[in-house]
Amino acid sequence: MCGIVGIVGKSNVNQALYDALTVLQHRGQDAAGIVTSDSGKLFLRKDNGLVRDVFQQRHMQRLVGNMGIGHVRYPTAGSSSSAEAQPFYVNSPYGITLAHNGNLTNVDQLTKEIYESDLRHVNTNSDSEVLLNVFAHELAVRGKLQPTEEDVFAAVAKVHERCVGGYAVVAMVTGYGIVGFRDPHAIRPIVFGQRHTDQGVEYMIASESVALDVLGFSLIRDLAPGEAVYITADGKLHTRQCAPNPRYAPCIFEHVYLARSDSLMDGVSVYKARLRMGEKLADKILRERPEHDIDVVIPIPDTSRTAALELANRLGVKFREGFVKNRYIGRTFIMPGQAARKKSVRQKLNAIDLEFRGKNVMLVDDSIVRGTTCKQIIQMAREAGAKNVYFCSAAPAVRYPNVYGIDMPSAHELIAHNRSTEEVAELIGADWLIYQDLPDLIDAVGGGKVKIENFDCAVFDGKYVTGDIDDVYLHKIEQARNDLSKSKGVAGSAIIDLYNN
Ligand SMILES: O=P(O)(O)OC[C@H]1O[C@H](OP(=O)(O)OP(=O)(O)O)[C@H](O)[C@@H]1O
Ligand SMILES: NC(=O)CC[C@H](N)C(=O)O
Ligand SMILES: [Mg+2]
Repeated sequence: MCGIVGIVGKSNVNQALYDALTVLQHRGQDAAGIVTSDSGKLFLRKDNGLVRDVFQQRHMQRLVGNMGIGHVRYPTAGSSSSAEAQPFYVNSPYGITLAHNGNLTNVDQLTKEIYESDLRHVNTNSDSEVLLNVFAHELAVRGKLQPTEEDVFAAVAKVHERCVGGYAVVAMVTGYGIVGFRDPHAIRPIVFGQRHTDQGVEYMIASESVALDVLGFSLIRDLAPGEAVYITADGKLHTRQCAPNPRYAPCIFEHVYLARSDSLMDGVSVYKARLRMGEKLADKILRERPEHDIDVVIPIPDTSRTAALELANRLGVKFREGFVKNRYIGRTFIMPGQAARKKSVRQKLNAIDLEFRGKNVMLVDDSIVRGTTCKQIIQMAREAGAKNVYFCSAAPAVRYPNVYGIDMPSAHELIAHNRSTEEVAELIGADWLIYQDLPDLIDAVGGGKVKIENFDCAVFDGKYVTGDIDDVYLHKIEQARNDLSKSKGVAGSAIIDLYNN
C-alpha cells in the first residue's frame, strides 16, 4: 500500500504534489518521489525518507511544470533501496514515468517476456519497473509519433491482459498527459477529482479522496475495476473501461487499517465502516459474555480509536484514552524489520496508569498481525495495574499472507497462523481475546449505504481473488521476503542509482 498522485494543472504542480504526498504519508514511510514535466523535459527527485525529508527547497524549485506524478513507498517487492523509490522512468517511447501501488503476482513471467520478447531492460527488482516496461512496450507497438487517448487506453488494456495482481497506477507520458488505471479486481484504491481555477479546470488522480479534499479538489469518483482515466496536457479528461471481465473485489484491509478514516473509498466512508466494525464487535462480545465485567474500553492509538469509541457506546461502558501516542513516531506496522517495529511500539505509546489501576480493561485494536503491538501493550496495561486485561480486534484473525501490496509475505510471521484464538490469547498474554467474525467485517464495510458484496479478504480466509496463487508461489515469496531475508539485503541498500541525481 503505497500512495500515488498525479496532477494536470494550469500552473506549476510541484507544491500540490508535495502537499498531496504528505496527506498520503500514512500509506508509505520508506521513500518518496515526484516527477514533473515542462516543455518536454522531466524533473525527478526521489529518495528514501519521509516526504518532508526528501524534498528540500532546492529540489522543489527545480520541479517545474504543469503536470506531474508522485509516490510514497512502503516496499512490498524488491528491496527498500533508494534505487527502487518511485516514480520509475523509461525513455522510450515518449519518456514515461510511473508510480504504482500494489503488487504483481506474475512478475517472473513478465520479466522474462520483457527481456526475451519485448527486448527491454529492467534494472531493479521492483515489480513496478516491470509494470512500467509492459505499459511502455504496449504503447510503443502502437507506433504513433503522437499518441492519442485511444493508444493510451489500448496499452492499458494490454497491461490488463499481461499483468496479474493488485495495481493502482499513475503514469505520465511526457508532453501528452497522465493516465491512471486500476486492476480488473480493483484491489487497490484510486480516485480522481477536479478543481476550478481562473485559468481553467485542474485534475487530480490519487490513492485516497482525502488527498483531493485537502487540496481543494472535489471528488468525481473512484475508478471502476479495469477502468482508466486519461487527462491530456491541455486538460481534457477521458475515461474508458479497459478490461473485458472486471469484477469488484477491493481490499477490505484498506478499511480496517491502511486508509485514513476521513477518506471515501469505493463510495464507502472509512470512518463509518470503522464505527460499524465497533458496533458488530460489541454485539459479539454481548453474545459471548452477556455478563461481562468490563470496566473500561481503551483504544490502541491511532487506527483503532474509531471502532473502539463505538464499541464502548454500544456496550454502555466508559471509553478512556489510556494510551498516549507520541505524534512524532510513524506507523509501526509498515516499518521495515521486526527490530524497528518492536522498539517503536514502546517509544510511541505510553500508559496513563490511573486509567488502568484495579480495572478490568478491554483493549481494542483494529487488527493483530504479527502481534508486535498487542504483546507489549498488554504488558504495559498490566504494569499500569490493570486487574484483568481483555483484548479485542476489529478485524478477524490474520492467518494468511498478502500478495497484493501489503507486506505480509510470510505466514509464519503472522501470530494467528495455524493457531486458535485461545492459543493466540495465551501468546499475547490476554485474559480474554475476541476477534471480529469475517461476515460481520464484510457487512460493516459493504453493508452501509453503498453496497459492496465482494472483497479481497485473503489475509483472513486464504482466498486469492486473482486465482493464480498456489502453495509454490506462497513458499517462494515467503523465502524471498521474510524478515530475515529482507534484513540481509539492507547492508547493500546504498547502491549506485541510475535514476537519482
Ligand atoms: O500485530 P502487529 O504486527 O503489531 O500489527 C497490528 C498493529 O499495527 C498497526 O498499528 P500502527 O502502529 O502501524 O499504526 P496506527 O498508529 O495507525 O495504529 C495496527 O493498527 C495495529 O495496531
Ligand atoms: N506498497 C506498495 O504498493 C508497493 C509498490 C511496489 N510493489 C513496491 O514495492 O515498490
Ligand atoms: Mg495501530
